[in-house]
Amino acid sequence: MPEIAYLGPPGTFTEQATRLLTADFNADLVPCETVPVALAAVRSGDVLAAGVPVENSVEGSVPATLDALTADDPLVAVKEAVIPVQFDVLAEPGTALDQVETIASHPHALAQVRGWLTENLPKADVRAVSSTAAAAAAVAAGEFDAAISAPVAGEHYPSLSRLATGIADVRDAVTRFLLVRRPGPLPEPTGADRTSICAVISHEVGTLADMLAELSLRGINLSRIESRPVKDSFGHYRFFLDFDGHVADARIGEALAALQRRCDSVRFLGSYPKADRSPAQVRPGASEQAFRKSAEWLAAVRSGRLA
Ligand SMILES: O=C(O)C(=O)C[C@]1(C(=O)O)C=C[C@@H](O)C=C1
Repeated sequence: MPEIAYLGPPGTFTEQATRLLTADFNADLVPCETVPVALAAVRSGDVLAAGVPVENSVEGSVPATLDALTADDPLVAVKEAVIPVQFDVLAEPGTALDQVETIASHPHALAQVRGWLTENLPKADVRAVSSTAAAAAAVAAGEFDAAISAPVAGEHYPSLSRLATGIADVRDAVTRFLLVRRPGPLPEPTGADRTSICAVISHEVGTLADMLAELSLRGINLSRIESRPVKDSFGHYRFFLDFDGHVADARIGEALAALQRRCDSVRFLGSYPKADRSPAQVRPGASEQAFRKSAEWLAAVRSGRLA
């Protein structure tokens, strides 16, 4: 049975998402302590793939994932899932809210309950740990008084009780996850795909605008742009871009080829079906059919059949 890594221990949001991402095949889920560890297990071939969080509707991108995706050998996303994120407070039975002196969770989770913490536990010592389920495990081990965890974590730590539920500052928050594997055959285009890339551009006037122009010129709908420092050179960034379409689509292929010529480096991070299956937005004149017709026209001109 293929092994799939995820940010553990059991009871994380990432575990839930990874179950969804692997629902159409039998997989053995392997918990890892961090996203970089999960991705290292994919790179080394110890596991087939990993489920990783990439972006939250409230707190934005997950930097650990973006950095780990580009830190080493190439990896590509083949699937995405979006799940709702709600938070509970777990503690030893009998703990009252005003007895909580230390409370732990994943940094992204803490950022999503900041308002609740300020209002309800203004004096508590807030500790960041590797995941929401790791926080629950630490409370069960007596390390902290309370954990901010996914509602499912309660099932994994039955000795803990729920001190509060639904504490997220934004009610309908969601997190997007990717199933990532070593490069190989790509998922077939579906007409409702997303392509992710990471590009490094030179630090010169207009290079970012020029990069984006390659997309807009071809009628490509950009859905996300994020920058992360390259780390070894202050003031230089990697740009993570998501846009509608599949690398097999003519407009996407042409744009990627243009970016490859224009940027210092381009890393393809995958073309995969969008979780909501919403059809790719394509500007009129940038459809597959339009690209085919223009290619036929050009071939005819080049061969002397048409002027
Ligand atoms: O700690 C977890 O449960 C995770 O799966 C990580 C993570 C994240 O990285 O954003 C996933 C979803 C939530 O937004 C909070 C935490």
